[in-house]
Amino acid sequence: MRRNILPRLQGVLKRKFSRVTSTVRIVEVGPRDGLQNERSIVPAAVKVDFINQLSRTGLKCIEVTSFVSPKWVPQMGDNAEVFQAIEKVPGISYPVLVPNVKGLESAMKVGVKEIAVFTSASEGFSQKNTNGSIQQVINRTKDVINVAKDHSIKIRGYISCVVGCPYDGYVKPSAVAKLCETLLSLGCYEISLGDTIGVGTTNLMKDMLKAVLVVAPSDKLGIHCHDTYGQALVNVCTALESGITVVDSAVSGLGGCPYAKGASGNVATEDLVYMLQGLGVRTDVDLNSLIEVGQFISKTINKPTNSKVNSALFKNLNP
Ligand SMILES: CC(C)(COP(=O)([O-])OP(=O)([O-])OC[C@H]1O[C@@H](n2cnc3c(N)ncnc32)[C@H](O)[C@@H]1OP(=O)([O-])[O-])[C@@H](O)C(=O)NCCC(=O)NCCSC(=O)C[C@@](C)(O)CC(=O)[O-]
Repeated sequence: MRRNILPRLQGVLKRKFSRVTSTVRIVEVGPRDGLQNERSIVPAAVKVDFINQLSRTGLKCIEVTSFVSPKWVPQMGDNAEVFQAIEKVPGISYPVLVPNVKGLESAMKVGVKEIAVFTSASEGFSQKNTNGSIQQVINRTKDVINVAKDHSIKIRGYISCVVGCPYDGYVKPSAVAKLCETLLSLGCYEISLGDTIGVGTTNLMKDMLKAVLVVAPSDKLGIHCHDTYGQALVNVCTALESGITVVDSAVSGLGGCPYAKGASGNVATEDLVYMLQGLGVRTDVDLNSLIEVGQFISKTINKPTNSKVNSALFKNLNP
């Protein structure tokens, strides 16, 4: 007679991850990080439909676009149109990525209430992604933060390349910690630690987090893992075990940075939610609705989903 092993397995997982939080806040980055690297321009109406569908899944934070230079990232050139057209559901935040005061001013014109500023722990990526050294980008970011604070706009911070850089290689944990301290002191309410090229392993993550947690409490941190080497979920677990309770992800595993060649998408939101459910962690996100949105965007941009959970569940539901 076959015994149902799931309850026992969940018990083992709970004991193993006993230090893991009981709730996780997911920051969905599919519409921004997920689409920014798409070669063919996705029509604004599709982006709006995509974001509105995501708003109905239970997600509480959806990064919707970026107000960067359209010369650098043409895909996000419709930022104002998209932001204005989406339904703003009460209780959901809709942050946008902003590189400079010019971007912030454009974002404010359309009523943006939350922004994300972005920096890199490695010089090579800083130059390629934002055309400036780490220090120049910090100076630029300071100006953005000062204006944002004057207008009561919430500010999240990103640090890219927290374990490895496509141009400089290994990144020292001390460099990440130093930048994290700076961004928090400038006024970011939370720092998202980005494994931009998905090279992180458990030990690299642990070393980096150990250094960062000396300068920042875990409730000021989020984790942002790309899945290039298939390590994203493991790295998320490592972060959860360190006390982090905020995880960035993209439905369908969309994404990549135009200035990090070869890097694959983010950890898929469907896979993340499924894993968290297995750990008994609350997300308030409805997995079935996510599967539908993942199918919608994959079909629309004509790419197979990168979410294993989406592939498996969709096949089960539609044999
Ligand atoms: C930072 C800059 C602007 C410097 O770019 P620059 O070329 O040094 O800037 P500039 O001030 O010399 O301006 C050049 C032109 O761009 C215009 N411009 C300048 N700024 C803006 C703006 N905000 N909105 C609209 N237009 C703008 C500006 O007006 C000018 O136009 P022109 O006079 O030639 O006609 C540029 O390098 C840039 O936009 N970079 C963004 C690149 C990007 O978006 N990368 C992907 C996002 S980061 C990421 O994905 C990583 C993350 C966050 O997900 C975490 C992780 O995974 O690690």
